[in-house]
Amino acid sequence: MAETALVIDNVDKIYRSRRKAPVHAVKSLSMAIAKGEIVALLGSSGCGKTSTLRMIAGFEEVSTGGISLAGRRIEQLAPARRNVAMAFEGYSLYPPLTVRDNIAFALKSSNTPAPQIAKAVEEIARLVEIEAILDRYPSSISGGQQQRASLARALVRRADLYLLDEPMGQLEPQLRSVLRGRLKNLLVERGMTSIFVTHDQTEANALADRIAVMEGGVLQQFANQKELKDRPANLFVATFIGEPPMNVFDAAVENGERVRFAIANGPALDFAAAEVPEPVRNAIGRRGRAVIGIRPHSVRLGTGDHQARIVSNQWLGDQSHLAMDVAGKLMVAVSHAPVAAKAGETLRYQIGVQSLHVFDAETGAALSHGTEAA
Ligand SMILES: Nc1ncnc2c1ncn2[C@@H]1O[C@H](COP(=O)(O)OP(=O)(O)OP(=O)(O)O)[C@@H](O)[C@H]1O
Repeated sequence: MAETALVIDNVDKIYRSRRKAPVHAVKSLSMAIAKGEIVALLGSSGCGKTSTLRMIAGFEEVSTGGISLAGRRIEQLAPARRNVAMAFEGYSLYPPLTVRDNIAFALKSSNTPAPQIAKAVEEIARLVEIEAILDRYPSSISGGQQQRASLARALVRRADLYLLDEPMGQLEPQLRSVLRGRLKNLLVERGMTSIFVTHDQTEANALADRIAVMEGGVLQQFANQKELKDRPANLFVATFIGEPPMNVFDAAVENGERVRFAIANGPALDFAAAEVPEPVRNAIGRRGRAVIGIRPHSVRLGTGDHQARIVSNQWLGDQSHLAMDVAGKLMVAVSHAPVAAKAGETLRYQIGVQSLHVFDAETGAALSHGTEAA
């Protein structure tokens, strides 16, 4: 088993101010991160990502709970004593120092020999493409360059943990994807344990070993990309991860000789019990209602018992995206072959029991997953 680097143990963050109602920004957060692991905190705006990062860094106090890094409790320590390197928005470069001296600062205070510092600074500057501005002052460079300088300043250090808040948020898409690749190589090569905040799924997938999906201050699931897609823990993760998102419908359920999922005011997906995997039948049990989920790639088009009106049909160069009207809701289907049918026409479709995800109608918790990879 890999050695654990960071343990977040039942941490809560409640912001209290005199005039406003308290904000419970992070709720009972527990997670353990292995040494060398790269983790993305992913979620929509206000879900608690930055609060989590700031508590680990020491810029915010935890309201309750503990944080350990490299075997030491750190939640009471000042930021500088945590041995954490960070690139944060608002954690700006020192204006009186050149970019070079900003990057070298932590190394100088650790008594690293000068030639070694110079080499390390040059190397990291090349990686983030700021060699040309090393002798400029922060006030004379662009926002994107400042962001890269601040990233370089964090990465050049030796630390037990690297915290990166939207590290490439201000960069153009092309530079972003190049830097992403280089950043990943660096982190992996040097075994740098890191957590970065993003709201971009592509970035999370490209960089992270595991992704922590947060919503409403609650960690919804902490898993790798494939697991999040194939086995989402609940409806939130199911519909948040994946592009286009999973289709979901409320359904009345029968679980007898036949297993039926009758979509309200719509078609019933009807299977012989023998076709339905036992774990699915057990998970459904006697409940009369459930939410069913189907990934757009799992809808079979042009065949099957059901038909629906096409609302739109777009060929994206390598796949067709169809929106179809199912029970007054849009069901999105993706096909890798062009589909000739036009908007307004009807098209047959089929949904195999292997591709159905089933969720509890009340809590949204996953009951069973399709076995077919989406
Ligand atoms: N200093 C503060 N005082 C009061 N409430 C705060 C403070 N900082 C954050 N919050 C609130 O806590 C919640 C979580 O905010 P946080 O910044 O952690 O979310 P986030 O997921 O990082 O969002 P974003 O992607 O927009 O940065 C939000 O409701 C936010 O308004």
